Amino acid sequence: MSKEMMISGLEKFPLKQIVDERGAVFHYLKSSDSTFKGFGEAYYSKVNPGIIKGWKKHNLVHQHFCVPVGAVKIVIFDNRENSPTNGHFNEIILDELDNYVRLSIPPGLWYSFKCISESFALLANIIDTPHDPNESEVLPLETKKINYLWK
Ligand SMILES: Cc1cn([C@H]2C[C@H](O)[C@@H](COP(=O)(O)OP(=O)(O)O[C@H]3O[C@@H](C)C(=O)[C@@H](O)[C@H]3O)O2)c(=O)[nH]c1=O
Repeated sequence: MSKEMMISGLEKFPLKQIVDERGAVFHYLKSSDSTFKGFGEAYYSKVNPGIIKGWKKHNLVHQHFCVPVGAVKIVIFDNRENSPTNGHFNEIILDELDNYVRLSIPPGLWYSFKCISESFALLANIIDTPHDPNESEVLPLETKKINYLWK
């Protein structure tokens, strides 16, 4: 498994958390952000401890992930034909503490994600068009088409 530079078009942006004695404000996405492609829908994927979701690929939608609750390991695989990082994998931790970042994901990338926190994780997603089950594809985690074995 080749695991090196960031997959082409995939971007990670550290996010601010403004903490005080009452709690905190967690930044997430601004329409002025360079990778903002418009607003379609925001939702959460709740993942229970140890559960792995995916493989999933959105063919049209641009996604912005962050994990404000818990911790998630996400594996992204690029099998886009003309991509300079075709065949590459990225493994990225998203969480509410040390890795509170926004992951900007262009269409066409396969991914799966596992809750690695003791309690459930909320993976927040803002997409640029409303959810359309017909523009995405799924593959079972044990597919032979993606050479990655979740431990
Ligand atoms: C994403 C989404 C799902 N659903 C429905 C479809 C299905 O019946 C149920 C569960 O959907 P899923 O199994 O796809 O949910 P889940 O496995 O949590 O995955 C979700 O996580 C994020 C990160 C994605 O990648 C999304 O595409 C979505 O697949 O919720 C909606 O009604 N609206 C939505 O916006």
